[in-house]
Amino acid sequence: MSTVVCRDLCRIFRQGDQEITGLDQVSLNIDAGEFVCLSGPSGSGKTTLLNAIGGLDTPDSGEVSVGGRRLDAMSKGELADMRLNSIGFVFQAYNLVPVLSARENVEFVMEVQGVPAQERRTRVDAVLAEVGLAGMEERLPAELSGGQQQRVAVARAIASEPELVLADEPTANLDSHSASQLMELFVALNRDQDITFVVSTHDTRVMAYARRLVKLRDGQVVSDEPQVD
Ligand SMILES: Nc1ncnc2c1ncn2[C@@H]1O[C@H](COP(=O)(O)OP(=O)(O)OP(=O)(O)O)[C@@H](O)[C@H]1O
Repeated sequence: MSTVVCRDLCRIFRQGDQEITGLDQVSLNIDAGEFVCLSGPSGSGKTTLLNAIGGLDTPDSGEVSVGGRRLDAMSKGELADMRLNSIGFVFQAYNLVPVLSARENVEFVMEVQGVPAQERRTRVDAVLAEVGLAGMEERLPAELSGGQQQRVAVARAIASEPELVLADEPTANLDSHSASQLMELFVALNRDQDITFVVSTHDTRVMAYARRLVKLRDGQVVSDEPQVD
């Protein structure tokens, strides 16, 4: 079954009397367990598409379903609930709370999700260990490297055991070694936990990790190809 179904998505941004195409008739099905890379030049619509799939933005027309549920049929509360529990977001800027430790940054999200305190503590430690940050739980974001901060962001994204992770240029601020490590972590999570990944990038080294490459240009899908090893 397709985890993500996008049908005929259109999104126009209006700035004064100018109309800017964000998405132009985008249709895309992504099956559970896929690892998809969205590529394309700056302004081609990658972020707009990820935002539409994650319910962070509403297209002008077309439909998006995640896990068999149409986003436009959901109430605000249902949408917020889905974003909190079923989708993990990883952004280019790690978006960590600077005054909270790595542990607290992850635990904070679990608290919002209503996970009981005892379970939170056990799961936070497990998930931080899983992303390779055992022993760094008490550090503040400023005391971690960019790659390590992004790993905290990944830990936060997977703490709720989402079925889908949407990552928008997650390696943009990382050196190439940290970028490869992050992609290897994504591949392992995709393989071992069956989390579906949709990752946008400009970086050809990142694209090499995808099993399917979707190219966008001017808000349209211009190619959609499986990647062979
Ligand atoms: N809030 C907005 N207001 C006006 N125009 C916007 C807005 N968001 C996106 N756009 C425009 O929509 C188009 C697609 O933008 P989008 O951010 O999706 O591209 P992208 O492929 O993610 O680019 P990049 O690789 O630079 O992040 C661009 O022309 C952009 O300028």
